[in-house]
Amino acid sequence: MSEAGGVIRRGAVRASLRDLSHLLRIVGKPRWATPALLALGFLSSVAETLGITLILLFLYLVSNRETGDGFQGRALGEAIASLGSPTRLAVAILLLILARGALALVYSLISSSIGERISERTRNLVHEQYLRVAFGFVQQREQSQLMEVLGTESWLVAQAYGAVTRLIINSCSIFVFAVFLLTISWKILLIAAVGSIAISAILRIFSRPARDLGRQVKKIHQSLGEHMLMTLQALRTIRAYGQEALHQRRFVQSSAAARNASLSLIRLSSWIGPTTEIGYLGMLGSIVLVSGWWHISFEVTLAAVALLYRLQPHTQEFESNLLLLAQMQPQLRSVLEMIQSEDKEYPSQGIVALSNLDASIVFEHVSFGYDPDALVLNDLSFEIPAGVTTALIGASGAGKTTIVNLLLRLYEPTSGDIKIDGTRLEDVKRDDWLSRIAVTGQDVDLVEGTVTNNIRMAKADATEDEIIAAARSAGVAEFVEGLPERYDTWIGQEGLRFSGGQRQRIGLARAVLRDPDFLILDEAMNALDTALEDQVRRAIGRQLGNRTILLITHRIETARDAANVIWIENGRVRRQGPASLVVPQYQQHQQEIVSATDDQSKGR
Ligand SMILES: Nc1ncnc2c1ncn2[C@@H]1O[C@H](COP(=O)(O)OP(=O)(O)OP(=O)(O)O)[C@@H](O)[C@H]1O
Repeated sequence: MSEAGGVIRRGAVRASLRDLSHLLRIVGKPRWATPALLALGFLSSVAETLGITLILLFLYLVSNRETGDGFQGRALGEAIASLGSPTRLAVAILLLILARGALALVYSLISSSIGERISERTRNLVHEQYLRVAFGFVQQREQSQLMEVLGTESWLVAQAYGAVTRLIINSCSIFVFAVFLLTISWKILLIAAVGSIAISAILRIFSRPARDLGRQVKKIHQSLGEHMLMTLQALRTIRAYGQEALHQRRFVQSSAAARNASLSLIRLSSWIGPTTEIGYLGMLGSIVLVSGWWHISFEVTLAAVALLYRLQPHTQEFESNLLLLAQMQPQLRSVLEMIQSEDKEYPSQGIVALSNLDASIVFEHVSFGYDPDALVLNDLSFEIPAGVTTALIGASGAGKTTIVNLLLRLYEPTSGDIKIDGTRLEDVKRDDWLSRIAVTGQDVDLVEGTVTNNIRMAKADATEDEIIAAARSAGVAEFVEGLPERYDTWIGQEGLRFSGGQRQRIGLARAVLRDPDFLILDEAMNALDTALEDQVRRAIGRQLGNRTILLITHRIETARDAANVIWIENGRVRRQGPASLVVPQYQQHQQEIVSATDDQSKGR
């Protein structure tokens, strides 16, 4: 059983080391960092071992004892002869203690600065990945998972690096102590080696479930994160449906699971201290016992026991770091999977500059599916002429927003091409294209911040005056300028203090501020009453009237003013042409559906 446990933990530690070294290659760290830390750690353990030896010398000297005939004994004798007096020896001991303290200080300063740098770089890279990687990759993952990797797990990389350097330093210390022990007595070294292997084997039994526990903790933390996100994002719905008690019960369960998992981890590592101490006690007892049988002198036994006593914290730390690495393996893997780029797709940045949208946006046999096996858009071909309004109509789920997603380059078509003034969209410089677009929709994504911050998302360097002008065009001024803090009023992600129509107007203000060539209004005014919609539409028309507008609407009356109408059905173009032709056909189709539904319900 202990062998199996050992294999499991060693496997986890090896996997952790592999993932960590891959991560550090991506994250980067100063070249000198590891050698410097190792040198400091090594020097510190040499200083410590020398210090202990000198203390023994000191004891010999003040008690006028013989140092013995062995190698160590002769070396001690020579050292006593060269240092001469107990005072000099005491000064040397003091200097060594100071040197060890200074080395420890420099080590901790350097390692914390490198650790912080690794943490910073890792979270920056994870954050950048979320922004750069193909949108679908992020969309497929749960928000709680993304939060956990960015908010918690990215910090663990530095912790793992710290554990590895400590592990190597512990190994150096164990080596230095072992060499000193060898010079004192190879027999005692043999007993110490057998004892250490036995202690390590016992610890492996205890730490067997380390990686599984680490995995469990990761899952539990993610589930707790899901509950936290849900509480913050769905507060209104939870309260509206009176689900507070149920939600609290689930949170409490999840929170208790997190407590238990953390406790299990702590329990696992808390075995290390007492087990090593008891093991060492047994080992020291055996050494004292055996030294009588093997005729090892009292002085040598005392020196060996003193060295082993000081070695014990290093062995304990070595085991703790091994355990920590085994536990962290699932988290390190998850950060690595997030930041490595070889296995991911990124939107092309394009090479063709675009200064204006002059002629048209053309879809040529475009097909697309969020899941490649289930097409949502199927062989779509249509044209959005520049400088006029094109309405995109169709039943719910027909694929209208998906068309917008392709235009925003959130996804790439599975087949076919989207052409901008004759150039394939993926060849057009992504920044040029996006800087010419503004989009606003039924669910306006408001962010934590003031009204000004929210509108400014469309143009980071906009002046206050520009923001106020855009807000007035979109009808935002009407409800914001009466508030005590006006444009500095704080709005949260959900924008709960504003009505749906007010939120939509903030979205429209963003679009106006952007001053785009191509404006996409995706059900952008469906929460406004008709009079207000007319007023906002006229204001936007005055400012952006000659731009290319794609209007997505279920209010078919608003499509009548469009120059061009595209009717989408089940991901295909059913009709396209002038509004006077397509709108009546669409209305008739809708009426047929309503009649058929009525007939069905009467038949029932
Ligand atoms: N992120 C997504 N992942 C998987 N499937 C999606 C995703 N977004 C939309 N779909 C699916 O694609 C289809 C088209 O959805 P889309 O949002 O484009 O329709 P829509 O015409 O805009 O509908 P509505 O008028 O209701 O907004 C639907 O079947 C929908 O379930």
